[in-house]
Amino acid sequence: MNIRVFPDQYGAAIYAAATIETTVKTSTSPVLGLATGGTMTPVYRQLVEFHRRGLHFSHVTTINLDEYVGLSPSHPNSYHAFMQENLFDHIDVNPDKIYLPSGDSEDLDGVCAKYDDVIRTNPIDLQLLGIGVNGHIGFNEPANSLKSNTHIVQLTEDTIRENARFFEDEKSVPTRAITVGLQSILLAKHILLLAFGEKKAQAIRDTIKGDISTTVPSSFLQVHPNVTIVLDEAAAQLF
Ligand SMILES: O=P(O)(O)OC[C@H]1O[C@](O)(CO)[C@@H](O)[C@@H]1O
Repeated sequence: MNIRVFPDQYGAAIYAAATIETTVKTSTSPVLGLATGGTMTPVYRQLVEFHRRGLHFSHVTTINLDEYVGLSPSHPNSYHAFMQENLFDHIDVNPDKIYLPSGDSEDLDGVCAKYDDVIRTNPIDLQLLGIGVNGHIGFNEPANSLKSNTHIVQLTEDTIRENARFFEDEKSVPTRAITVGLQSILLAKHILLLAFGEKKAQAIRDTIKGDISTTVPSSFLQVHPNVTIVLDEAAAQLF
């Protein structure tokens, strides 16, 4: 693992955005695996700035990691809305090349199967990842066993509590999500995991130094040959 520690999240976000820029510039049809959550907002802000200075995205395919079950794309707390608001509305991405799982479908199993087809036919060059305080990546939550493909997951109390800050209250947070599986993440050619703040320090320590275990899904990143972990000093304090 290549570990980069920055004094604050802004320096880290610029580094992450520059890594994405390189992928976007050096391939004729790059595929980016994208993530949501508070960690990603400074990164996307920086990408929007790069676009303002001339970086183009019309040739880029994007595949997001996850979505809440039960939220329509227009729901303000959906990850569809997050991506529109923070990135897609501000860059020249081609709408036909954007993929996010539909959390409000009547046929969630069908959505999962189709999403795996999308990932199979568009191998991911660079996968962006945040991390939960419990070591989840995408919405692959700690459990006795993990799934390799896209699936529906019951969110843990930790995750619901953490993500309540984006909703009116804890009761409004959906209890289920649709997420790509561990295999889809680990098949990416390059993985860029970002974590900021003291709250993530233990999960980062477990990711880098702990045993590989389904109780810390991010620990599986240890088997990937090309992972970059980008941290601020607070998230890096325990390893
Ligand atoms: O960046 P945040 O808001 O701390 O979230 C971390 C992770 O948790 C999720 O928001 C899901 O709970 C992921 O999408 C993200 O990678």
